[in-house]
Amino acid sequence: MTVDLNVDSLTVELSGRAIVDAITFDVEPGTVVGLVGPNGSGKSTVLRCVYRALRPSRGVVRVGGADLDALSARDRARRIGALTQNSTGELDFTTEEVVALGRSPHLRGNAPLTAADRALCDEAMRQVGVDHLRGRGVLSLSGGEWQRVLIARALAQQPEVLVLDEPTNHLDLRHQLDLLRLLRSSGLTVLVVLHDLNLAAAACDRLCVLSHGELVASGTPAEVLTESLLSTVFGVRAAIVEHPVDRVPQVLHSLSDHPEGTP
Ligand SMILES: Nc1ncnc2c1ncn2[C@@H]1O[C@H](COP(=O)(O)OP(=O)(O)OP(=O)(O)O)[C@@H](O)[C@H]1O
Repeated sequence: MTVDLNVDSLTVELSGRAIVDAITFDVEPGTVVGLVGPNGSGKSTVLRCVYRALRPSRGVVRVGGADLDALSARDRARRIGALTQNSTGELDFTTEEVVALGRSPHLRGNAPLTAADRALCDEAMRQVGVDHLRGRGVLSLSGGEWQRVLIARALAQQPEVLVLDEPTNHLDLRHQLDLLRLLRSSGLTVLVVLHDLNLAAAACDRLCVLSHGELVASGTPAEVLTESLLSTVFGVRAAIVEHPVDRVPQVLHSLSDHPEGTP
């Protein structure tokens, strides 16, 4: 089932300071929304409220119209899949065992995986290209391989909403593109934090831009990614060009000093 995600007036106060301030946005069913913004702007904090590692000080998050606070922890785990930053594998499970953990919210008690559960895990491992690692202990995986195992676990969970915090970290270029293509074609409702604005523009239907805990722009990549926004929000001067094939905006950076008045 495809559902929407609604973030409504979300505020998180820590130590008397609003690090996320009255943020409201929607992710339409089956679309990909990118959360972008400078370091410390509040992106991970918003995601943590969506996968409920954190309860907001004020505001509501709804999945398919249901307030997260009204759902049981098990229901939330069934409906929302999360790929967080810095998830480390502490136990030497195999790849296959880690991916199988994605089915836990759907199992009763200690019931074993069914053939259908195993088929979903196999499909998830195949989709992210880690099926050849199924018997490997995860402590021996490279950073990119481990990241893909975590993505397979989130897909095996079959959530309605998938939230991902910088999922392209550790991935080489081909795997970054493969992952973003997979998110786009998954049919899931996706909220993803990305630092690479060019990948964000290519992969996301809409972008939400955070700055100092506030939502300062939202819309299609073409509406949002302007030279003026890059200057005011990110403090960089860069030119925006249209991708010749995909027609999405792309940011051209330069390391040289620009004369006043040029982007
Ligand atoms: N527990 C906490 N106590 C105090 N401040 C915190 C706490 N957690 C986060 N912050 C602050 O809140 C702000 C937002 O943090 P957050 O991790 O959401 O930013 P971000 O946009 O994801 O950053 P980055 O791009 O660097 O990952 C930062 O200034 C951070 O230092």
